Amino acid sequence: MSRTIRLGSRTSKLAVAQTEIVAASLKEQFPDYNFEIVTKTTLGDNVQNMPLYSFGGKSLWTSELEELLVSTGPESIDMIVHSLKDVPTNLPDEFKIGAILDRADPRDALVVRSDLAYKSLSELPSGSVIGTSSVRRTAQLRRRFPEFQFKVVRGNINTRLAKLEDPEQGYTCLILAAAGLLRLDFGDKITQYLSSPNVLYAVGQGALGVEIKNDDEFTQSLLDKIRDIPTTLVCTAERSLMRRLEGGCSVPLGVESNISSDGVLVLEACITSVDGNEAVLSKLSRRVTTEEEAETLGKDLANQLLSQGAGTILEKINYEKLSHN
Ligand SMILES: NCc1[nH]cc(CCC(=O)O)c1CC(=O)O
Repeated sequence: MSRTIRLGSRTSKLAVAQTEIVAASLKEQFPDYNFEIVTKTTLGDNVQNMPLYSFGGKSLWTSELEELLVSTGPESIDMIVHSLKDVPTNLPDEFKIGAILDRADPRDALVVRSDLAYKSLSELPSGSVIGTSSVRRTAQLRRRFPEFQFKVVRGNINTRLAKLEDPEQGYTCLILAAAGLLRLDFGDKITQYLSSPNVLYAVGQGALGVEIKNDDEFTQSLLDKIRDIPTTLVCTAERSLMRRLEGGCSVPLGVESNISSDGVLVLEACITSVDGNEAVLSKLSRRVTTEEEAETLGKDLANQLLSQGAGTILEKINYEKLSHN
């Protein structure tokens, strides 16, 4: 009997679709193995009506699946497929990111309620209600469009789209990651792609990250065949930038990045205050060929942002969080 490799996934449609992408890439490289998808609900799926930061940030999407990764029972898995965006910048010691795969469109996208004719943010009337739960999105949009209102929207993509269409909820539009919409075949709902200087995207957005046990050389050897090197360099730089800035808290950091075929990585980043009144924007570009060089580029850009005053914005955010607890 041929060997079976088990891929762990959250239960949402997007998570499963993404895990299927990874399983298909592995099957193409290793046709003699079986690849099986195992789904599990995470804390993050269960606390959709709570403020996310009160659960210690992003690990709320990873812990239950990590338990299966270390389990030796029949339910054990070999790897976890994540949206890289949801993977904390520092993983517990026993785990690592074994591979980062090719990235879908990393930008945020506007989806307007289907009975309204508006196509872009600049066409929306004053007082329009923007549905998003992301501090990064809200802060950046408040800065450019102070005339809008912001309303939290929770749930997976399908749930959010249903809430948008329900007139009682009062949303004019949603801001969502283009990648998630495209992977679920909702690309035709996108009326505008957002970009710098209006809305920069989240670190890792649109990329898939595969988490494995640190010492699992066999699974690592499989993943080595499907990793995408340019995406790995870009996302390593983005994650290094965030690690240097966050100090344990999630920060309203937006990025926009690109790597040319000859390895020149351009990384742009902005830190915006929650009220949108202050922002620091910075950019760095350099040829990188190794993950270490990408890490250094990210760190250097973080230092550049701090020297331009980003620290003051971040301190205020951390102080506000402390005073809430
Ligand atoms: N925060 C939840 C989340 N995690 C990953 C995606 C979409 C896919 C991706 O960004 O890779 C989404 C939804 C969204 O932000 O619209």
